[in-house]
Amino acid sequence: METYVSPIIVALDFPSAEQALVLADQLDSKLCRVKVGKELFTRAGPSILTALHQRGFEVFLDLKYHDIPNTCAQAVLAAADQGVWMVNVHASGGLRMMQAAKENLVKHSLKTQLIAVTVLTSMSQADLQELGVERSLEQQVLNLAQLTHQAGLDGVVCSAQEASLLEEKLGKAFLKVTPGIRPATSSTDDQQRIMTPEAAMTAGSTHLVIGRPITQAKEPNQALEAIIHLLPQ
Ligand SMILES: O=c1ccn([C@@H]2O[C@H](COP(=O)(O)O)[C@@H](O)[C@H]2O)c(=O)[nH]1
Repeated sequence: METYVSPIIVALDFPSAEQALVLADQLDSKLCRVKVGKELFTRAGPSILTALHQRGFEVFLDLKYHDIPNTCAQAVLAAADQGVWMVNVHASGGLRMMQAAKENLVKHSLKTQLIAVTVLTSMSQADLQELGVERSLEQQVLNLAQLTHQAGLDGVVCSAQEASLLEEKLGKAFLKVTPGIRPATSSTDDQQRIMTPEAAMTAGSTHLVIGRPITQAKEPNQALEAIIHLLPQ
């Protein structure tokens, strides 16, 4: 598989395979990867992965598994068996769960990237407090990222606001996959911890997850290209 020219992963959050593929067909698979999340996968099933692979896209299956170790390890294996480029679990599922998931990939010689969600980008410090988490949001992200690193995973989902801290503590090679990316003119929607694409890359994000600013644009591929042009080389 040749190297991609862009770190952008377009989130295909649609209620049907047809709508997702209409959008995917407007995107250049050499310019981005795509993400299939809970809504699309639950409605369309695994055949959406095949359809996207046939169009030349690498796919991040964003189902954020959060369960006991055996269940997560088997779910991650099931995803990897379908040829996805990346899959994820929740870091708050714990060290043993993440280790079991990683070990299952290694045991089956699968190279699928495995990452873990730290704190959702839709959450603020106040949301964490509601859950009984008293430490700072940044510290919670760092703790979960360190646990993920210890478990041998490839990286984390975090906001770009934490990317520089994680680069400093865990290195450049540890992936920082960052949703909550908003070009300066876009609306925030339900995201709390946001950053522009160019600032996110400068801060140390390795991949930018972008949904609505591209998928709801009149010309999605033009929106994608415009964002790519803003990125530092
Ligand atoms: O912390 C997280 C984890 C995942 N997401 C997902 O990323 C996209 C973002 O879409 P936008 O339209 O650009 O807001 C979406 O699929 C989320 O499920 C996230 O936003 N934050």
